[in-house]
Amino acid sequence: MKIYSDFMISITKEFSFETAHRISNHPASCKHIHGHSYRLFVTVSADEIQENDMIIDFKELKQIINEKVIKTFDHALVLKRNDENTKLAQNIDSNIFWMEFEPTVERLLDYIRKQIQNSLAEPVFLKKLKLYETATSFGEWEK
Ligand SMILES: Nc1nc2c(c(=O)[nH]1)N=C([C@H](O)[C@H](O)COP(=O)(O)OP(=O)(O)OP(=O)(O)O)CN2
Ligand SMILES: [Zn+2]
Repeated sequence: MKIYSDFMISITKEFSFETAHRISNHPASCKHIHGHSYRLFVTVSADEIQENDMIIDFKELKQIINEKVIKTFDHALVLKRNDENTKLAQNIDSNIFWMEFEPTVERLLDYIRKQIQNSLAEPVFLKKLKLYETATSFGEWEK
């Protein structure tokens, strides 16, 4: 049921995944393969509340994020597809997720944004993502 034209409600759910990566050619230690306990905050919004008095069930949101994001990244090694990493990967027995870009928090956010945006149906839309790479380093995307 639509209430007001300027009405907007947002809800946020937190997720986590354990992922290894390396930033090729990074001038410091980030060029070495290392891992992060990523924390992802997903905020969705809508201008309507549904018959069930929710904009989207947290359980449905969880299903989407698990399927579209967590399954891909959890316990994976994320690498940019380049010659150096292709050679490196020959000697690694791991679940490797290849990207066209370095797996920085900025690029991961952009990938995650696309994955989620394609999975939400109107009137619900992705409003904000906040991705912590470490306890003190995070990136944000917002519509
Ligand atoms: N703009 C970005 N800069 C860096 C990224 C990134 O994704 N975007 N990533 C890294 C590394 O992955 C690194 O693991 C995280 O960097 P940093 O916050 O420097 O991690 P530290 O644990 O070394 O930081 P402390 O301040 O000592 O806790 C690098 N840069
Ligand atoms: Zn890192």
